[in-house]
Amino acid sequence: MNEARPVPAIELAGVRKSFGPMEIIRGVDLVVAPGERHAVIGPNGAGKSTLFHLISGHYRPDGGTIELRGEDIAGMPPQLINRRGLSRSFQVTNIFPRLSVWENVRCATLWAMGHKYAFWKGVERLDEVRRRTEEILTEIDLMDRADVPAGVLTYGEQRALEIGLTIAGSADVILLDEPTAGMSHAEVERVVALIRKVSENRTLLMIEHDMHVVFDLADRISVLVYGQVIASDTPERIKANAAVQQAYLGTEAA
Ligand SMILES: Nc1ncnc2c1ncn2[C@@H]1O[C@H](COP(=O)(O)OP(=O)(O)OP(=O)(O)O)[C@@H](O)[C@H]1O
Repeated sequence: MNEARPVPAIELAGVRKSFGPMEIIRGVDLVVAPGERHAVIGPNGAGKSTLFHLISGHYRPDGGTIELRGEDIAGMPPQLINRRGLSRSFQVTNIFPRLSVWENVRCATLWAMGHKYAFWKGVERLDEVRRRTEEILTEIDLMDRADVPAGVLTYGEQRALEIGLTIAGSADVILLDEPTAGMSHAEVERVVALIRKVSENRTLLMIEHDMHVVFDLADRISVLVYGQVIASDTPERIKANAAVQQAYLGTEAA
């Protein structure tokens, strides 16, 4: 008899997406277990961002199924998917540069709580927003920068704030799109530590180009090449996989 497997946090089966005549996602199967840190890697143009847009509801798939904790979410609008507990960051920043760090997180918290706590009134609600804003700023280590306009933060701090906005709505499944892109070595270290921390009690799916970060953080890695997952396994097995070497890692290392 099969052992019961926990319901995956995310499960894709046979997902397809074309833009005009170009089929970009060509039958993707992907399973992300609850609590797992899962990285999607692959060459430029493989379809990684498109895959994220499909999971988060920004694109509608042409075929296949996408489930969040066993429930079908394919084609659902992003806000509904978000309310079901999936939140994502974007490569392009979501930060309001003229608002303070505090106000940025407060906006995201208000937006998220507006739905959940619509029945709450006045002061009680504002207290809860303040408490939650403080909690997030503490989690992303930016409490001491709370009053600074977000636009003057260092690049690394802005990416940390970006992660704060992603977790503000208490989603337990988070998608991060290239969270360390364009960072200095010191900034990468800081953000990796932050990602490790925020993913301790959440499921994480991330697109990442920096192989040191991927092999350091991920419990499992899926390799997307030309719109298909050619391997999905532990970091050790991915490293040893000849097809992956040939399709991706070999050329990256060169
Ligand atoms: N909205 C769109 N309309 C038409 N083509 C698109 C659209 N979005 C993506 N593409 C094409 O789909 C392919 C995959 O793009 P995608 O951004 O998903 O790749 P990626 O793996 O995230 O690449 P990178 O690592 O460079 O960010 C590319 O050829 C891109 O030009």
